[in-house]
Amino acid sequence: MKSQEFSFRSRIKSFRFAMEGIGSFFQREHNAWLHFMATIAVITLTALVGVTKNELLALVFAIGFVWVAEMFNTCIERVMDFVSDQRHAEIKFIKDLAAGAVLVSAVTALAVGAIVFIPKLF
Ligand SMILES: Nc1ncnc2c1ncn2[C@@H]1O[C@H](COP(=O)(O)OP(=O)(O)OP(=O)(O)O)[C@@H](O)[C@H]1O
Repeated sequence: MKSQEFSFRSRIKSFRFAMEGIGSFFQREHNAWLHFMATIAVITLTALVGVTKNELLALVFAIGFVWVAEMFNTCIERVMDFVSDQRHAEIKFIKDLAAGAVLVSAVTALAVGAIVFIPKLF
């Protein structure tokens, strides 16, 4: 692979493509809006009950973790649908594994939320 010289213009272009990717995620995936509403709910709760800096760090990472897992899951689903429209056991395995990763991230975020908020609410 040819190495390219660093250029701010191409970095800005890459950033714009990444933002377009996030925009498409919202346009095409209902799950994006569910995560958005969940994120707003957590931010609201955080503002209402108050959290320490470390708790905030844990919450920010938990939220980001779920977003990243969901976005990669969408990529994998789309690639698989693009590669073949036939049913195939290996495609099922790959899609289900990616969906499993989202579930792991969601359970992790739920655990972080419970650890932070339950003692403050009850
Ligand atoms: N081409 C395929 N070959 C084999 N199994 C598939 C294929 N496409 C999807 N599946 C499997 O069928 C089940 C449902 O698939 P589907 O894509 O509808 O999942 P979903 O979770 O409902 O997706 P979405 O989030 O897009 O609604 C899953 O277990 C998935 O792995």
